[in-house]
Amino acid sequence: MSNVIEMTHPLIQHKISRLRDKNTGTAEFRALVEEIAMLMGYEALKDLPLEDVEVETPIETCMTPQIAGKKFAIVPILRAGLGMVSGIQALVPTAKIGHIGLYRDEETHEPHEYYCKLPDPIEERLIVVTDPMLATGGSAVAAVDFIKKHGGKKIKFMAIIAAPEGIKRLMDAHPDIQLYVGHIDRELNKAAYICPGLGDAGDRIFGTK
Ligand SMILES: O=P(O)(O)OC[C@H]1O[C@H](OP(=O)(O)OP(=O)(O)O)[C@H](O)[C@@H]1O
Ligand SMILES: O=c1cc[nH]c(=O)[nH]1
Ligand SMILES: [Mg+2]
Repeated sequence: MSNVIEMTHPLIQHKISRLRDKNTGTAEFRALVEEIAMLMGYEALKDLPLEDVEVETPIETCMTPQIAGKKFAIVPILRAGLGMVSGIQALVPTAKIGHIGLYRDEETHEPHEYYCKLPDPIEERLIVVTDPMLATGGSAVAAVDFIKKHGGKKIKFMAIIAAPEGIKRLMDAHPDIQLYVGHIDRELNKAAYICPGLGDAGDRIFGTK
């Protein structure tokens, strides 16, 4: 699938291995998620729209490109997606941030929405949705459904670890988006956790378990 881009950079692979380790504590885990998001963001944002502006150098005036205003937004899926925002924001400090609150039902594994707020206007923006984990794909599909319903068109999804089942569900539902994944893992277990995975990303980022 050409719209699924798996990261191969050794820095990303190394940092994902540190994330997987159950002995990696909250502070290191959070820092790693931020660093991986920044490295993935460098790749995912390579077609960020530019506009020429006039700048006076110490030598002369010239036209030179800068990131176009009102053209980019980061939309984390709460909670775990929040951990990736600062890494991308470090690359584009002017980015507007939307939020989509979803949690997965422990029994059915289906997503439940509890909060949504997107930057306005949304139509012209490149939107990067962040969530470290793409498991069944239910949360990702619901988030992209929501963004499209509100007018979003140019959507990229960034996941640090993805299961094949989740990739299929997301790309079947939204073949027009681009999916950036840090690593594609083997499978889901009966509880719909990614194997080998890294456990519950939200709990590990926020220290809630
Ligand atoms: O692909 P899916 O099967 O939908 O699973 C992935 C979702 O599960 C996790 O969120 P969770 O429900 O644990 O919420 P949290 O981020 O608040 O911990 C994860 O961060 C994704 O949003
Ligand atoms: O393995 C998984 C699956 C869903 N959500 C997580 O945080 N981890
Ligand atoms: Mg969680």
